[in-house]
Amino acid sequence: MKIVLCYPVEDRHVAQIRTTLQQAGVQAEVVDAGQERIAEQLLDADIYCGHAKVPVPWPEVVAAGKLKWIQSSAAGMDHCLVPEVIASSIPVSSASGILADQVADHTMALLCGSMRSLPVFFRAQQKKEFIRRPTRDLHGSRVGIVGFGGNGRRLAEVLSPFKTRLFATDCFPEDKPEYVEELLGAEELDSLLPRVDVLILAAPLNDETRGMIDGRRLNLMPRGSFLVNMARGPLVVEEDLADALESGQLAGAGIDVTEVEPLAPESRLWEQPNLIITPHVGGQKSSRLDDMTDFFCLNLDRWFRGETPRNLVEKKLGFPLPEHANWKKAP
Ligand SMILES: NC(=O)c1ccc[n+]([C@@H]2O[C@H](COP(=O)([O-])OP(=O)(O)OC[C@H]3O[C@@H](n4cnc5c(N)ncnc54)[C@H](O)[C@@H]3O)[C@@H](O)[C@H]2O)c1
Ligand SMILES: O=C(O)[C@H](O)CO
Repeated sequence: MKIVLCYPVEDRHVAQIRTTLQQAGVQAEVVDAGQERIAEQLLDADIYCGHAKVPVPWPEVVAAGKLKWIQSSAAGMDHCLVPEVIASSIPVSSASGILADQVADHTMALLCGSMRSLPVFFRAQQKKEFIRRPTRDLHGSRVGIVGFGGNGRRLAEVLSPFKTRLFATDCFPEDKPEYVEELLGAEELDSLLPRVDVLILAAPLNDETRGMIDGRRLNLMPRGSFLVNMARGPLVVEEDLADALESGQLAGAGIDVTEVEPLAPESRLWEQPNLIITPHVGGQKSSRLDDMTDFFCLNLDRWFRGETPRNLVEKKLGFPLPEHANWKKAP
């Protein structure tokens, strides 16, 4: 049995994984693979736990026929759900929920920052200008969250004391918390858009969501609305976002993710006065490695007891079904 790790683990994380294996009565080699050795290490691995940014040659790994389980250390699964992995019988589980507190913090920063016109004030500050500009209130506004999984749910919880009116869409609109006014089906997005002042994207990237926020949909929102994208850049058509900001259809926006990362120097988005761009850091947290290792150990334990890993991903959809989702603390 060989377990390959490719997220930035420290010795104590490897030791914790070895202890979990020992307790489960499993003899296994645990390899902390550097990115450059990943292909070579994975060809004869049984279990892989690794990060989104690691370039794994999935077709070769699947063809080698040895891998039995992929645990992603990212919530977004677009990095490993290539056709070969989807077609294979290898189960895949996500890290959804591990970073939900930090994603909620960062979303609040982008949301409050753009609604309170912070980019405009920062630019003025750099020029030592003391200017006043209109700002908008999060309190009392109507917020729509697209994607009500680990991140969307945590964000709704964080937003609830702000006395916003909260709405959400999801493919499985069930388990609505009482502080959410309506939880709608994913297909009801168009009917939600005219009813919200703020739209927050927290859905995975897949064939359904790629380009879902385009000019047509931005124009369904009330004039002067706000958009925050914490999910994946390609959910939004960036030229349409720039148009909406320039025309005033959107009064502001905050994006932690862009279609291509890093954002190209020639992108019109850099020039937008009330847009905050952060470099995909929403999920950064100091204890990420500890929490990820705890989660992997929990799942290893389940795996060796013959139980389904938490956050088991429905590969064709690219996210876990509610019955497997960690936010639901599935049995
Ligand atoms: N910016 C960051 O650093 C950061 C950090 C973590 C996650 N993410 C991104 O956020 C996404 C969501 O994370 P999560 O942990 O909540 O994932 P999750 O898998 O727990 O939840 C995703 C939810 O989106 C729903 N969904 C799927 N398609 C939808 C659609 N068309 N409309 C509405 N809802 C839809 C699913 O039903 C699911 O409940 C990830 O896929 C990832 O891409 C970004
Ligand atoms: O999906 C995630 O977990 C974040 O975007 C970090 O990769």
